[in-house]
Amino acid sequence: MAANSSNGEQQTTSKPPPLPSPLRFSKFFQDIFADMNPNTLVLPVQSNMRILVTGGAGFIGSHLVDKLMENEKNEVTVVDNYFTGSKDNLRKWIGHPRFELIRHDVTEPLLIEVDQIYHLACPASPIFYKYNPVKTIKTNVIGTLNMLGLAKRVGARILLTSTSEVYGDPLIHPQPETYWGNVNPIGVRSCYDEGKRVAETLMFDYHRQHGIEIRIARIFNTYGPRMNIDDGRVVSNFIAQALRGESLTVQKPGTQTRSFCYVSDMVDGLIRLMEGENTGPINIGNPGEFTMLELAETVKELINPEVEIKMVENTPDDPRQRKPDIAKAKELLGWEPKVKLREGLPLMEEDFRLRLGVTKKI
Ligand SMILES: O=c1ccn([C@@H]2O[C@H](COP(=O)(O)OP(=O)(O)O[C@H]3OC[C@@H](O)[C@H](O)[C@H]3O)[C@@H](O)[C@H]2O)c(=O)[nH]1
Repeated sequence: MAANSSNGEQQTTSKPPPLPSPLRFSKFFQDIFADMNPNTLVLPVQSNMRILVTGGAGFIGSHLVDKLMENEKNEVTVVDNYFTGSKDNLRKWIGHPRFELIRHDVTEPLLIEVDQIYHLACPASPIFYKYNPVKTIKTNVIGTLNMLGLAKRVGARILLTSTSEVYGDPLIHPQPETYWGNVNPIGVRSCYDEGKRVAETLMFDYHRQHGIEIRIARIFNTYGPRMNIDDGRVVSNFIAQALRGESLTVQKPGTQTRSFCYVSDMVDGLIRLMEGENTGPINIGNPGEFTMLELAETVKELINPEVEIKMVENTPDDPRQRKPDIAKAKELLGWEPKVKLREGLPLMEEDFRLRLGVTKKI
């Protein structure tokens, strides 16, 4: 069901979640059994929830898999092409009877029987998504089309991890979901932000045209253990630099702001959105806002007070401010972040120390 509110925002409430009945068949099997004699005995398929996570070997994806695997009713399949993800992030699940890992690129079609799809696959660090922009836009457009095609075929519910980058360089602050954004359609970031915008459009078109159950999360900057050390994003850069005793590289002017969400809060928000009744889009992020200079000062104070802060050139189209309005997530999902930046940074530091082999000073 879709309706337009007075301000033009899509107010969409979707169908209730599927019953966890062992006798529930996916649409694929319903089609196959449509011509069958109604007296034929059909054995139940299974009662478990079969969940596909695309990009499940990545930073957020692997934390999501950890959480989903805690529930013994869940069978989790991960597909990943390992461009930025790594098998290492999932090593504790490899060989587990409820877990499967497939090397697969979502720009190619996939046929698999699942009940839910968490569609995360896409490089998220600006350095990596700008490295091969044509591939990035293919991943967002063709990858999302493929996953929607799969959702349609098997009757699965699909959640897209969209991004705060759909707001571009925002002129409204903080950003509510009703804001349509200020995006440069031909800039170096557009493969990602316009790619995600088209992905959102595809989600709603499949929902309106084919009745697919959709969920859209707009993810704001997220940090935590397992981020690639050479990921290029600001929190991982500053922590790695502080641990190596290198200067912290603040890109000019340093007054630009971001709001950082710890990964466990992010995963909690994504699962609540998937399990809830609202299509979104819903912002998932921590509204605590910091300038990049403030972030550098905090990392310096917490991790290595001896390092210097160095101003370096910025990249084109860097958004000057970003902060989520999370009223909708609070109201509709009962969600808000719990971990403050000063609590999350030491948890990430611990993981980076282990991986970099830098022992803690006594
Ligand atoms: O070493 C660095 C790296 C980055 N920065 C600055 O830190 C800010 C944040 O940059 P990041 O590269 O971490 O991330 P961005 O906010 O640009 O993009 C992110 O936005 C939200 C998510 O969807 C994605 O993870 C990513 O696209 C920028 O203003 C950048 O100029 C530094 O000051 N120093």
